[in-house]
Amino acid sequence: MESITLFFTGALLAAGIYWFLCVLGPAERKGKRAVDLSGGSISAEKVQDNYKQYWSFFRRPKEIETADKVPDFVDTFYNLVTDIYEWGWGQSFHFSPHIPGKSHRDATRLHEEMAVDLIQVKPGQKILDVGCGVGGPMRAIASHSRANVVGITINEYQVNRARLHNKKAGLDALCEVVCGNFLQMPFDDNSFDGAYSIEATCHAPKLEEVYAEIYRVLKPGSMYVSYEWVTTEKFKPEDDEHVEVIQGIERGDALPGLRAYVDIAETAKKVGFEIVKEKDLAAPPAEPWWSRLKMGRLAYWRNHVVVQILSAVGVAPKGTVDVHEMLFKTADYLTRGGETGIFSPMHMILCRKPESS
Ligand SMILES: C=C(CC[C@@H](C)[C@H]1CC[C@H]2C3=CC[C@H]4[C@H](C)[C@@H](O)CC[C@]4(C)[C@H]3CC[C@]12C)C(C)C
Ligand SMILES: C[S@@+](CC[C@H](N)C(=O)[O-])C[C@H]1O[C@@H](n2cnc3c(N)ncnc32)[C@H](O)[C@@H]1O
Repeated sequence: MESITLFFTGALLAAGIYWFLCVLGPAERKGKRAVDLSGGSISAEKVQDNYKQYWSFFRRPKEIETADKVPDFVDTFYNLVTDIYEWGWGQSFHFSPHIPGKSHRDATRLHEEMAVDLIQVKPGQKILDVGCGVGGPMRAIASHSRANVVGITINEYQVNRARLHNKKAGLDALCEVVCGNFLQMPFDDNSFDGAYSIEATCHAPKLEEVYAEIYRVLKPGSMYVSYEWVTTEKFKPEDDEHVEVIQGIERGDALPGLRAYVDIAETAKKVGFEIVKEKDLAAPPAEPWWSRLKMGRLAYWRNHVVVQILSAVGVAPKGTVDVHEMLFKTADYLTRGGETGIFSPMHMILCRKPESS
């Protein structure tokens, strides 16, 4: 009798764990598995130290004095978060407006396809993805446009992940990934037929420097589109709550200070671009981009428990719990930024390098 009870208790426990980890579901299907969470290119025993260094550098983003150190800390940030992002969000590291009746995956893809439609490239032309992550947008854009896409990211771990995904998707003939700094790109002048950046140039300490680099590598007459992270006209620097939310977003997303929406076109013009179009894609009637963050509350809690267990048994590196906790808080600041309307992650700017340049 006792052994039967033991058997059923064991079976019930196993079913419970299975349900918790598998049926309750990964936040994003087909993402990375929890048991594969790593510190990117950082060895497991150094993850916690690197997290502490990252945190002390970005704790007061407005006070960052050594702008030249920013790319290194951004690189550290992506070593720490890339697996968690892939696990909990998917291969596209950006937001998109919610589209009623469509899945997150479809809304994400449409947001990406819009970028390449805007720059009007033809099949076979060569375009640049500035800050490509693990290449979610790159693959959607290459399939949609049949253009050749070259992506650049500062993070070597992402380069390897992106190349692996490109191969698996059968898109490695169209998609190439380069490890490098977008402030000094290893590309010739006038060598691209178009360029885009999706929620990436916000990491540049000076927007002017990255825009000038993009301008340099574009062929005259070709176009560049960017989805920028900005504070909107609703942001009031004298409001303590606004400041708290914006600082929370900056420090949890490795940003050396968010820019105001008015600075974007000004900077683009300053480096020589003509402005073709500018629009906040988050503004109504667009549906909330932050609803995906809110809907994930149960999944966050489940992920938190999973990360704690995996860290305690030594499967995930020590420090993963801290990084996950930081992201958990960041999700809340981002949601508050969206709900109050003081922040947008998709201020779109479409520019052209003049034909005469
Ligand atoms: C453009 C950038 C990244 C934007 C987003 C892709 C990410 C911003 C915050 C991230 C997340 C927050 C909460 C995490 C959650 C606690 C975890 O369980 C699963 C992953 C998260 C949902 C994670 C996913 C990616 C984000 C939404 C910045 C960096 C410029
Ligand atoms: C939030 S992710 C967005 C990635 C991708 N655009 C997407 O939407 O999936 C920001 C990307 O910018 C890259 N990045 C940040 N600073 C960089 C720099 N100085 N040089 C090159 N890439 C950089 C990061 O490595 C990361 O890949």
